Amino acid sequence: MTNRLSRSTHPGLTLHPERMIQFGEGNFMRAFVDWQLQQMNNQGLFNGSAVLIQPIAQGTGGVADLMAAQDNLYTVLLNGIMDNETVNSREIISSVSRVINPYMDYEAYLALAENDDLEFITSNTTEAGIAYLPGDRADDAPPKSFPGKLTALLHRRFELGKKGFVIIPCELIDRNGEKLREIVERYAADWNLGAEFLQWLKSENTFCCSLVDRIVPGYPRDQAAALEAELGYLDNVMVTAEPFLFWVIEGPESLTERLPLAKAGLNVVVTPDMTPYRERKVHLLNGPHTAMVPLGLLAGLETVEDVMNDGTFSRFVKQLIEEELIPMLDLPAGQLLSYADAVQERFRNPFIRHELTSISLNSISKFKARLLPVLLRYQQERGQLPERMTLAFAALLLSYRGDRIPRQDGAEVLAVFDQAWSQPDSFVNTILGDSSLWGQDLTRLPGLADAIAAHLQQLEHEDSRAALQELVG
Ligand SMILES: NC(=O)c1ccc[n+]([C@@H]2O[C@H](COP(=O)([O-])OP(=O)(O)OC[C@H]3O[C@@H](n4cnc5c(N)ncnc54)[C@H](O)[C@@H]3O)[C@@H](O)[C@H]2O)c1
Ligand SMILES: O=P(O)(O)OC[C@@H](O)[C@@H](O)[C@H](O)[C@H](O)CO
Repeated sequence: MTNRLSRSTHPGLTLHPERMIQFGEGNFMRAFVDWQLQQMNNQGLFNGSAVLIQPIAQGTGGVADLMAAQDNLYTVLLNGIMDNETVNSREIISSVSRVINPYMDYEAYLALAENDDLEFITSNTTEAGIAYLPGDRADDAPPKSFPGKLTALLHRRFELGKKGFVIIPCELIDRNGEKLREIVERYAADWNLGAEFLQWLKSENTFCCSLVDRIVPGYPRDQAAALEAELGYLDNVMVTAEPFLFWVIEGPESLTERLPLAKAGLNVVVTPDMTPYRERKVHLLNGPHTAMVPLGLLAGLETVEDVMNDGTFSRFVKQLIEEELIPMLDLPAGQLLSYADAVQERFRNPFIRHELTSISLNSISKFKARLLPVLLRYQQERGQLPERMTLAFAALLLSYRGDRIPRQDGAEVLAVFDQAWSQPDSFVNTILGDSSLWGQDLTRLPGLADAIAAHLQQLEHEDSRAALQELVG
């Protein structure tokens, strides 16, 4: 039996001081932000580690415990093709100091406010995480929401008279930094934390919007045994990712010095306006992902690669991108097409297994962020619905009945669906009319309820492949 990865199996690894607080201990953050800290540390440019905060009570299956059991070390495996070269690298990441579970040790969490070395805060709590929960209170230990927890920490920092933070959320929602700031300010007001704290929040803290891009399929379950033999140690939290990486941070120029990512050769842009980068990525990469998931799963496909190797499905993806998404984006079409071609190549990456079920987590908020804005714009500009996106929307609603494929979403969202599906005859109107899901009443969108009802009928009687074939030829 091989030994578990630890500082004893790998004694030479440097311990760096904690300079970043990171909300989210998931695969993505470990293969993206922490991997980048490692690259800066390798080159002597940062000398810092991240302390990770588990944002929800259940976490993702005890990552905090698994990390602690291997001294917070883990392996990142980069697999793919980059600049026409095949990359198959393995690196032990030592840029995570520890993982704090604030549900178990809230004082350790709040004590982070005392550390003057800490100057950055990052987060990825999925699109569902940057949310205002009215039930959160200042004296909850901890508040349930991520912004509530952050407000409590920032308030403790303010009370200690210390400097603020540069806060860079990575959630894939529009204007993530601004949304997070607004919610923190709302808690500050609701909890009567005082005008001086509000002033300190504004003047001492910088909330940056950011956009992340790297496909991170996560733990390589199907290759775990072979990798254990190859690596010579057991690693329960290793992560696979593609070599490609892109991070756009909307922030002050000075950030390039304080967080020298680009200096370390990483594909990171600090810019005063990230809008075009964001629209391109969220709609042309994440949008197709979210569209392919329910349709692919309903047809029995398992991975993004399966979808791209299937003639009907890959035509669907291409047509969705070229005929429904690209025409609605405000960037030069040529540039969008070449980005879209590169994305489809990345989707075909033969070296990684990107499970459709892993993309399906919180699919309702993903649909709202990634596809709905384009669907609305298409309807407004063309006076008709985009057919492929509408079919994918129907498949998503069907998949949330929970009987055909597993659903992964918040309890509140699932309860809304269970209630709506309990009355099948009124399901379409109830669900489309629920503004808590879509931010508006979608029954008002001409033709949508009828189109969804027709597709639901179709998907009940034939499989999603047949429905796609009718549409994409
Ligand atoms: N995996 C990728 O390829 C990839 C690429 C780019 C961006 N992302 C982003 O990363 C997020 C997480 O992906 P992952 O692959 O790390 O998944 P994961 O399951 O490994 O991690 C999910 C993380 O989100 C937290 N979380 C889940 N629901 C939450 C909620 N309601 N409130 C607060 N925190 C919550 C979990 O505690 C965990 O830290 C995605 O939603 C996406 O926005 C992922
Ligand atoms: O990570 P999620 O679960 O928000 O979304 C699934 C994918 O769309 C996403 O992970 C992409 O692979 C990623 O955004 C690429 O940068």
